[in-house]
Amino acid sequence: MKTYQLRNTILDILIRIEKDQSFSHLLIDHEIKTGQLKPKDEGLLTEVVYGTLQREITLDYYLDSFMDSKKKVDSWVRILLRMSIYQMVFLDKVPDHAIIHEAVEIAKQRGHKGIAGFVNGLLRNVQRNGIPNTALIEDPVSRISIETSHPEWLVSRWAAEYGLTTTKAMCEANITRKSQSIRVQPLKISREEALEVLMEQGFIVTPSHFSNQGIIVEKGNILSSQLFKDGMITIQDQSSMLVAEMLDAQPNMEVLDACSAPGGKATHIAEKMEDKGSIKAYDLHKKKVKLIEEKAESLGLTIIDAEANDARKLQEIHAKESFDRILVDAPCSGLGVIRGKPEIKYTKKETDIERLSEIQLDILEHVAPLLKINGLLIYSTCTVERQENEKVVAKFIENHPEFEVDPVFFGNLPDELEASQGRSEFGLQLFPQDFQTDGFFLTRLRRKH
Ligand SMILES: C[S@@+](CC[C@H](N)C(=O)[O-])C[C@H]1O[C@@H](n2cnc3c(N)ncnc32)[C@H](O)[C@@H]1O
Repeated sequence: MKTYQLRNTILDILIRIEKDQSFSHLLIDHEIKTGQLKPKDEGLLTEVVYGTLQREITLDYYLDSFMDSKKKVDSWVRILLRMSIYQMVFLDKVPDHAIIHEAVEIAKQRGHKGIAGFVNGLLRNVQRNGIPNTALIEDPVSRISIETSHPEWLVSRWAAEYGLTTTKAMCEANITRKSQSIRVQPLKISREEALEVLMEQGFIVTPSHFSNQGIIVEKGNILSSQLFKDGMITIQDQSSMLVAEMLDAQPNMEVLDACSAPGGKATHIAEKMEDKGSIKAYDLHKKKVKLIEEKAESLGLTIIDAEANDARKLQEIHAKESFDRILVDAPCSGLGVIRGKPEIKYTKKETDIERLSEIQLDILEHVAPLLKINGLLIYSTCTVERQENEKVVAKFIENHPEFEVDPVFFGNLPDELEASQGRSEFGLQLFPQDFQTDGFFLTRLRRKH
């Protein structure tokens, strides 16, 4: 593909993300699967789409300093300028004059000569004068917001919850890349064998400390590996692997996964149970149930029975005290996975956090009676919001004295996590800056009586 076409494709993807609120990772995956890109172009496309999105607020700050504040530009022109400035400032693969030339060609083709002239003038100005110095922004919240491209409300909220230093570290981590992690299907291949095969094929891999099934992939596109195609491994963040590790589900147990799609954790639990026993897997959205079934099938697991249902209505079909283990991997704001899905930081609103925390508590309240005495329940989210994490757990325990945070839980955690800054009486918060994982919360509750 010609570089001009490639940049047009990148622009189309960024426009769709902004206009239709499409997910960046899905559009990129789709383009890679169908777009007949060379590996080099795949890399550039991924880098420019993610980079431009990740740094949108920073890029707009630069852009606005070169533009008359009254000047109105169409959103596609702004996106074209953002992606061009991103490449000029943050990448050194393509020379500035080539980036400007292609942006001008795209502007000419999509708009008219006048727009092309505007794009040319602005980008040449950036090239001549360099970008404004953000270190001069006095207010620390605004500075973090602009330098790391997080909305001010979010920086200010995190600063109040965790202090400026942790907030800055978290925001900075959110604009870096993290290594991918995978989980082996232990009924098909051991971790040692998988490590060996992958190393032979040129991947740079190391075992994870968080799960004896986990592998960190430092280099290589795992989607193209034969192990992945054969369902011997699956992609999963190390933080998510902690869930099945801590749930302690044994073969022949009855397990409920109340919010299950796309089935990453349900399949891990099935593996821990050696594919013996039963896992009832529910998700509110009918469309997503297929994803659970497909995931189980690709990994060759048979004990997962997936159905569409609202976790808050399961008492209508299951008797009280019917499960040994319950997982509530709750719907959440996703503010822990900004690194992989940068659009989340621009689309989530503060009111979403409040609304979601009510749903999370409601789900817990409704599934709690289904747990057997002495049974264990894991509550987890992929967010760093106390309101959705510790506060939900605190409220739940207050309403349900028959439950406690399992004291054994902390003792079972990997050493480095046990002593981490995110540990509290209500569970464990993982921050994206600490362990090369997503931001993630989990706790284990035990039903005492
Ligand atoms: C964090 S995701 C679960 C991820 C999944 N556990 C995994 O590991 O692959 C939360 C899921 O909850 C589902 N959900 C939202 N509200 C729900 C409800 N009231 N009952 C059941 N599922 C719900 C969403 O559709 C979403 O798929």
